[in-house]
Amino acid sequence: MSDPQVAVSASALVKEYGTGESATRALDGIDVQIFQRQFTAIMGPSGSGKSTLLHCLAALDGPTSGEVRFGTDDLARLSDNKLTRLRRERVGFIFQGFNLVPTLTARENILLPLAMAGRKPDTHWFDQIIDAVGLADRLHHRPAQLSGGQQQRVACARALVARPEVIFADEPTGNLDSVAGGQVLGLLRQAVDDFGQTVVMVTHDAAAAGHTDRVVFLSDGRIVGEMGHPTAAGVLERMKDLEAGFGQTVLVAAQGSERAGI
Ligand SMILES: Nc1ncnc2c1ncn2[C@@H]1O[C@H](COP(=O)(O)OP(=O)(O)OP(=O)(O)O)[C@@H](O)[C@H]1O
Repeated sequence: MSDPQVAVSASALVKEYGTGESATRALDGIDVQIFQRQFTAIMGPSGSGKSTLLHCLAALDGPTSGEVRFGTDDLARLSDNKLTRLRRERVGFIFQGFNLVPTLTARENILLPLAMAGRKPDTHWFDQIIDAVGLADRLHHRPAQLSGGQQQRVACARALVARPEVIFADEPTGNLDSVAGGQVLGLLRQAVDDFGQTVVMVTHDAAAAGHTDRVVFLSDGRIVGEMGHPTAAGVLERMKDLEAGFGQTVLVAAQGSERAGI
């Protein structure tokens, strides 16, 4: 099988908020590659920089220094207009709080990215998505008439409709019970396996990370390890170490394994 292609990557990525004494270095030299057609999780203790990394990779926020490449495009070299187009056409985003427009129906919310880009929906693709999210009988409801799980499935459909190169999800199951959360994770898994999408998800939940292909661990704004074919139990174990402040130990161990060719 050919090597996986890189969908988006960061090198020497630094993000600081504020200046002087009050400056916070949220990302402290991140090198990471996100591969096409994979479901990648970003995990780490609270404040470790997960959301900041996701926002920088998704071109929602600019770095203080370092480089982000989206496909072959260096984000720093894109004009504001091109960046806006990239966000609109090549990125899908799913937020913890759903972020649907309350006055629009589910169908109108799902089609909004296409409407904003002045594009017509591909009816076959739209039907496939609606089938996958299981909302055919809810399309004319407004968000307030839908459960949290249904609202998040509308948000997933909205992220999928323009067939973006990468879908970024920030704690997509954070406001959902385990059944509704499981449905959303199943949907994201299906987006990768059946629709060939690339999904990157920030999560606190080891069980959620168990649905992914790869977990990247952050601590204090740095990458301190990663895990392929993660299991919930394996992720939980690693997270316990990170939350106990053993991030650097994990990093050294990971580098040791790399050197040993493991
Ligand atoms: N807009 C901002 N202004 C100032 N500091 C910020 C801002 N956004 C994030 N930070 C700081 O940057 C660091 C990383 O924040 P970030 O939200 O990326 O972490 P996180 O791992 O996603 O956290 P959580 O799991 O709690 O959501 C934290 O110390 C945070 O306080």
